[in-house]
Amino acid sequence: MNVTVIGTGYVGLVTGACLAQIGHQVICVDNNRDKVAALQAGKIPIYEPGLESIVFRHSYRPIDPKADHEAASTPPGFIQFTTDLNRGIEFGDIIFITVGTPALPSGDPNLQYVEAVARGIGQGLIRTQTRSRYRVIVNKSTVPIGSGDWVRMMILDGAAQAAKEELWVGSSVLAGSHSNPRRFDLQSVLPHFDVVSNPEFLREGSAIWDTFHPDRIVIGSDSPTAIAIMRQLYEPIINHSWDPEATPEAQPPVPFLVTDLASAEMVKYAANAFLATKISFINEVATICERVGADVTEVARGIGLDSRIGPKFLNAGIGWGGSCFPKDVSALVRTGADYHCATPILEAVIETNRQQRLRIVEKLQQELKVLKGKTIGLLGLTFKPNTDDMRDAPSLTVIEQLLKLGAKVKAYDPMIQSNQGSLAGVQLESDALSLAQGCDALVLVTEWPEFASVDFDRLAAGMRRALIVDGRNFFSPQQMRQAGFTYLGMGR
Ligand SMILES: NC(=O)C1=CN([C@@H]2O[C@H](COP(=O)(O)OP(=O)(O)OC[C@H]3O[C@@H](n4cnc5c(N)ncnc54)[C@H](O)[C@@H]3O)[C@@H](O)[C@H]2O)C=CC1
Ligand SMILES: O=C(O)[C@H]1O[C@H](OP(=O)(O)OP(=O)(O)OC[C@H]2O[C@@H](n3ccc(=O)[nH]c3=O)[C@H](O)[C@@H]2O)[C@H](O)[C@@H](O)[C@@H]1O
Repeated sequence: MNVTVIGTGYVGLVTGACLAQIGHQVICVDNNRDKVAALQAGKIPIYEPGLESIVFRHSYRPIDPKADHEAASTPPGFIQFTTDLNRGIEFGDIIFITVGTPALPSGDPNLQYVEAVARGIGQGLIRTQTRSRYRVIVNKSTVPIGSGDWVRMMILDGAAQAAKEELWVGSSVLAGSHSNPRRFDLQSVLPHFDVVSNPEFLREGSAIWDTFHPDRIVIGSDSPTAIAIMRQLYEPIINHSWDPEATPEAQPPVPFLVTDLASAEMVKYAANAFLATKISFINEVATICERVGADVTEVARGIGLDSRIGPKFLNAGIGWGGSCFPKDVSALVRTGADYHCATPILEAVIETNRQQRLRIVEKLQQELKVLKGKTIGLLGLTFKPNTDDMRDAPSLTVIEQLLKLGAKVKAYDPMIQSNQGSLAGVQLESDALSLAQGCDALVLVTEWPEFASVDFDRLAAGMRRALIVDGRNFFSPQQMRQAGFTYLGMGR
């Protein structure tokens, strides 16, 4: 199928690449020229394991007549990149919106990018020569409940504006209406389309796996035609037919859940809010564990074995961050407020998380007393391992607080090579051992696998004081103590 993906970030690029991998023809549109130029040159602007090889395999390359046909032919599914929105609109029977919806200071999501794209789609539907084709406009960006209808309205607005402009310049779009330029029938010039919601549940760092092995695919729509097209699009994933090694008996079909638009949008927010709640819950339990002498990792194992609770998302630590949990939980609180619903649980989830980040600094103060003039080394900066994403990373709160208290902050993260913006004032090191040199304490912020195989004896030996705060309960306390560290975990 011909698919256009507008917004080539973490979600858009992964979606486009995976759809190409299962045999669809994909055009990815982005208004960031540098990003598109890089992608056209085969450079992936983000770090996501497995993504580069899929994009490379399916990148559209013109057929070289001199090369042998087998090697030169484009694979059945392909992916192309462009800044030309109209080209994307002309191409796609299914058009995904995957632009960002970052939080505004109020906690509401910023919908300006979705609005710009929706209006652009409306204009493009008028301006491109494809007016008789039906389209499915798929909103994959996380947007507040009710946005599906609003997106439809923005598309119609964009279309109306373009139709008027076309009319004034006397384009063929409205040929025959020139005698009465103030009146025209938008429906007669606009192709039929439906807006569906298709929330995304991928996690950064395992985005490719998550896309091919989703727990469910959710489609919010009341259009049988659009639902059937979406089912066809995802069929290879639903039935695992993209994977030659999959045995249908071993893998039941992926649940394909059809809801109304508002419910699909709510599923996305409720899922993220629930996961964040689980983490804040275990972090609160962790604090109590510390006071009573229990070990939260054992407690999490004990409760996680109850199938009604489940073992996932019960890792206590420095708290949740990233581009989505913080903004999505806040957005749900804002929606509650807009509709006069109290949200005390969600507000407590946010507050617990805020305090959790600061508990790292409190632990340092407890051991080192005054932090002014002390050197603190951060192991890891990104909001989780296997990503380069620094959006709302817990490390940023810790850095801000340490700098405020007069500490010197050093850091090493395998993905972060240069100081930018919010990392001002942080000295970046090139590995864990050089980070530890002269530090009064180390803080494990991100559980990068490579930290498990560091030489802990050498790590401790290079420090002014061998203190480690393990913000992810990643290390074995015994092993760290054997290496000479004073070890502080989170709730153990
Ligand atoms: N990052 C994640 O793991 C997940 C994100 N989401 C949601 O998906 C949406 C996208 O998130 P990300 O991919 O992280 O965002 P991102 O910030 O990585 O990418 C957004 C892209 O859209 C482009 N863009 C902005 N305005 C545009 C326009 N007018 N025309 C064309 N391109 C435009 C930007 O240049 C950027 O490349 C958000 O609503 C987010 O909440 C949902 C699930 C997972
Ligand atoms: O909407 C989104 O963007 C995505 O948000 C999360 O995915 P992501 O933010 O990539 O990462 P997670 O693995 O969920 O981790 C989020 C944060 O929670 C923290 N976390 C996670 C699990 C846990 O047990 N403890 C814990 O502190 C992580 O360190 C990280 O800071 C959800 O898991 C995805 O389903 C969703 O699509």
